[in-house]
Amino acid sequence: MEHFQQVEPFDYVIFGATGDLTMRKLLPALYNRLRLGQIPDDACIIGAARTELSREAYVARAREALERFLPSDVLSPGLVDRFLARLDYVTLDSSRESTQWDSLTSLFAKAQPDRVRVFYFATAPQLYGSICENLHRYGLITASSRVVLEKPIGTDMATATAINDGVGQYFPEKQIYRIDHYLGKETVQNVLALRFANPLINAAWSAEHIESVQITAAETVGVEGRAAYYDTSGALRDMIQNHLLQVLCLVAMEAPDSLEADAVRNAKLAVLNALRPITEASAATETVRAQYTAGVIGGENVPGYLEELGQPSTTETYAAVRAWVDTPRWKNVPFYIRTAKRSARKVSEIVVTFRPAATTMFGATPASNRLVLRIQPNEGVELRLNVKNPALDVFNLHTADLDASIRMEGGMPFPDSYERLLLDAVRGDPVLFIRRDEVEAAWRWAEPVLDAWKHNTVPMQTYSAGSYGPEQATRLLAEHGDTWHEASE
Ligand SMILES: NC(=O)C1=CN([C@@H]2O[C@H](COP(=O)(O)OP(=O)(O)OC[C@H]3O[C@@H](n4cnc5c(N)ncnc54)[C@H](OP(=O)(O)O)[C@@H]3O)[C@@H](O)[C@H]2O)C=CC1
Ligand SMILES: O=C1O[C@H](COP(=O)(O)O)[C@@H](O)[C@H](O)[C@H]1O
Repeated sequence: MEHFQQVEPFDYVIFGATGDLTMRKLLPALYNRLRLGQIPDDACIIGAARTELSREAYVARAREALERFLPSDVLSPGLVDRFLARLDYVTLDSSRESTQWDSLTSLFAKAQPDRVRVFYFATAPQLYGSICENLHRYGLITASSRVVLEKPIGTDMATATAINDGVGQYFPEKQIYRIDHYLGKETVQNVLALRFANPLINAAWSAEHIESVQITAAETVGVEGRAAYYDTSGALRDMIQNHLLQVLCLVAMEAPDSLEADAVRNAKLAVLNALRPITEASAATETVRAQYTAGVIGGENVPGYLEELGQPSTTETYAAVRAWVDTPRWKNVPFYIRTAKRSARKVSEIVVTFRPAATTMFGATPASNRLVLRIQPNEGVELRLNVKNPALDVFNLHTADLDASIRMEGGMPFPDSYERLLLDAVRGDPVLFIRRDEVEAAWRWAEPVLDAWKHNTVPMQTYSAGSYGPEQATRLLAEHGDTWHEASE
């Protein structure tokens, strides 16, 4: 229950306080943690952005955001007022030297010097270096300060290195918290519990028993209001280089010695370093990229990506990769990773297909056992087993699924992943944040794929919005006799 206890008093400075991420995710997450009693009454949350706003005007925006983005049953007027009383705002161009920094400094002046300070960068990553430089210039970095970096950490290795160097000049690695909201998902963390707390599963977790692994994150939404960002990113940078590789790491890693941050991060890094490099030549056979065209989702006509964007683009909204982890545990086991915008269904899941029993006892080969870890929605674990078909006098098999839902007590919705992560930064627990060498190892693997795509070595396919993706992605698996697992309605 330790993690549901109140955290120590803190000052949380959010750069980018008027932006979409702050309004839609960060403030609602902090409110929820105050509601659960985890945020002490003397904690301060300070928003910073260039827009000139009084404290009152910012508080009014924050109130609107809570009302818009949180379900009404968690909003109580008393709690909302208590939360808003914790808020302050400074008008600040954080990339420049100016007297505006004095306003921020004066808010800290009353605080004890060893009080936890979290600087959350919810701005464009190009600003991270200059914000750090200014934090240093104005003497705001203390021994108990932490900096939280939003994605994307670069668009390739060179830009990632520049961002990491810029921040690293002022904050030691142990004070840097690179957020990956997939690691904040309970069902992603559950991969560790399932693997290492269940000898039954752990014993079968290797190439000896596992035939293939699929990792999917598909969404029905398009690029929403983020087209300007997305079009410079694309599916591989937006989802695979970070979130889905992190999930792959949890599936493929060796058991860490403990759940200490560096033990877990070393184990993940070993997986990233063992990923077989994809070359310009192998990209053609190991990867698929595509853009959605107009289609129908949930009975509604939706435009294609290019129409939505209003200009030509070579950015992929779908990416599928066949990855290989070159360790003895995963010898010759393909890891299929895919992500899509405007897919038929919103689903994030891990599908582990086991090798079929090598028995001739039942005539036909029994079906493969299949373990589905449902990250979202309908969070849970499903295991396909062979059982005797009870409708027949002969010993024929059919399959039955063990299906365990993972639910919160009292049927409460799962906490948003930002809730846990925002307070882990206060607690000083970096286990669910990404270390610099992980980011770099992920770029080392992803960059050649992006290069091959840039050089058109892999043709851009199309898929209709509302479909499961392009035909070429089906073929990627068919070569190994596999098919994508499509979650049922
Ligand atoms: N939105 C989302 O769902 C997600 C966003 N992210 C990342 O989070 C970051 C923010 O995204 P998002 O909120 O969507 O972006 P927005 O464009 O909505 O917000 C950007 C924020 O930065 C502020 N800002 C810009 N320049 C400065 C400056 N020089 N000094 C101080 N503040 C500044 C803007 O306010 P003002 O103009 O008033 O200065 C605004 O508050 C990006 O890195 C994005 O990639 C990551 C995951 C999800
Ligand atoms: O980081 C991102 O994640 C979301 C998907 O997150 P999920 O928790 O809903 O699976 C994605 O829409 C966005 O493009 C990406 O930047």
